Amino acid sequence: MSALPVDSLKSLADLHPKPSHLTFQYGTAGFRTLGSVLDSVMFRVGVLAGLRSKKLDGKTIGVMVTASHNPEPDNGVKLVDPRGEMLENAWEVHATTLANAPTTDAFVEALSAFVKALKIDLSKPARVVYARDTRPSGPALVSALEDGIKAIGAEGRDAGVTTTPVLHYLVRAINTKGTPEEYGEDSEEGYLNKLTAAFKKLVAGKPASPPLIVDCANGVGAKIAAKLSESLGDTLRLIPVNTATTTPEALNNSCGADYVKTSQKLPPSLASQLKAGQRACSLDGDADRLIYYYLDDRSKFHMLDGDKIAALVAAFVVDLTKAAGLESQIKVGIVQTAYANGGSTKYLSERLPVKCVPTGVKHLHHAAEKYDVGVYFEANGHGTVLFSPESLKTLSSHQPSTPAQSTALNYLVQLTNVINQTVGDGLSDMLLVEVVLAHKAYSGEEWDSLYVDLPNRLVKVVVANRNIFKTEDAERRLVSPPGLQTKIDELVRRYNGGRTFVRPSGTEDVVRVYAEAIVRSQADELAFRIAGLVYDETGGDPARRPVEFL
Ligand SMILES: CC(=O)N[C@H]1[C@@H](OP(=O)(O)O)O[C@H](CO)[C@@H](O)[C@@H]1O
Ligand SMILES: [Mg+2]
Repeated sequence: MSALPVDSLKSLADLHPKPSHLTFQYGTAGFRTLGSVLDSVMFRVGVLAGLRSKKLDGKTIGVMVTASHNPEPDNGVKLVDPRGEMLENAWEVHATTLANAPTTDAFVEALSAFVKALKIDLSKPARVVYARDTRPSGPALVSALEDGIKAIGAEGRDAGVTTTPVLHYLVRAINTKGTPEEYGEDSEEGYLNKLTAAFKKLVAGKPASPPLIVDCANGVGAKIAAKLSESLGDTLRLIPVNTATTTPEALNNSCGADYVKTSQKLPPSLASQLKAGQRACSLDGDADRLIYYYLDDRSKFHMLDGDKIAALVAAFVVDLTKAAGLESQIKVGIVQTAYANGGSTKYLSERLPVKCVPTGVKHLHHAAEKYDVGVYFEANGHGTVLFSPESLKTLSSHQPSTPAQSTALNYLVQLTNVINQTVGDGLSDMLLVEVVLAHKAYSGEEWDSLYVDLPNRLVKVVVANRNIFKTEDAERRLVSPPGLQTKIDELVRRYNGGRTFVRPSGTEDVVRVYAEAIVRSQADELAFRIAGLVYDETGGDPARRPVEFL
């Protein structure tokens, strides 16, 4: 076991001092806050990524610098494990501890203790691949990250400006290179070629879909959508819009998947372009979310969110397993969170097993791995479909007994290629949706009519301390502050079809309130009443009480 390179660590760490007044936390989406205060965090994450790689025998670890759908001044960083999945839970705590060591000396001391406790063999090689989105704070933060990677003696590979899902793909592709599980060529181009080739096979012989408007949130998705559009050619005509990646403050501003989902509105920039009946979709700032929508004949806006995508895709996979004669061997299951619309949960659970897990992709991903085919989507449009290793084996060894079975089997195999198996990808999900719509010959309206969404409302409550909020039952009930859940239960009972829950956000300093009911006005009223209750019960200042709270 060699020792920590203390001198190089200290001299480089001194260039990235921790701001004394801040505490950082590795939350649902890694570290995320104002880009201007993240320098020390980036350096330390670089060191930690190197150590994680050493711990895993030199396997490549990914680091993504992004704040996704958040405003442009925000930034963040998250680590990606060797199979392209989110960082293992236990290390989130280590990341938080190391990020908060107050001085260089304290940091190096914490590092030594950590290396000892985890028995990390420092003589092992270390490799890190990293990328960033288009935020202006990105380049400086990446340079701090590179110092960290250098300080621990790891080998760094800069994947440049790309989307979060591309980075996840790269990590798995690099780590499986030359093995029987090879995931694909380890480049952005390799990924896009893989998606395009599978998509072309899946839609061969189907009538071409109408051109699709893709709102890129003025983020990094614009870059990848342009490349994808080129490689798709006429197979699917994409019209990327909101592609102003260098315009100050444009990122996620009145556009993108989060804007559409939260405001339940068309991005104003699309108003003059979108025709009645035409489909469009929105990505978020790092292109791992996708929301579809269309305007009906009366120009009314209809949203097709993550729940609708899950319903569409799950039914398609089930149909194909039946047609391939694999229905008894490959069972499809769904994973949702409490934010899934009650309409979708009812529709899906009448047909398939449905599990509810806490918010955050890692929870959904892990639960989905337990099914033969696990379809997971957050209502906000982040999700994917996972095929278990056994299902993949079944697909490659199954002997179809009719030409129809053979066709269905081939479709299933190509689905595993068009779907990103490491993490949700807005663009790969978009191709998946287009495949299903082409096969079913569905318009947006027909897809929308699978089930009816219950009116719902999401409200943020700024509280003095969101850490006092503790939940149970997949975040559907509060256990703390004591007594609050009972009051919520009393209120919700008065609303027809009412459902509500309160949980602390993992990415913002707020508490979120979700409510739904049979009627729109009741869903709104319930949400604002609960928001008022939470505010008052947890010491909110009456003088600053938001006017909409009831
Ligand atoms: C209601 C909602 O959309 N919450 C989002 C949001 O988490 P919060 O913990 O609610 O802040 O960001 C997460 C990371 O992107 C995402 O996984 C999650 O779905
Ligand atoms: Mg995102």
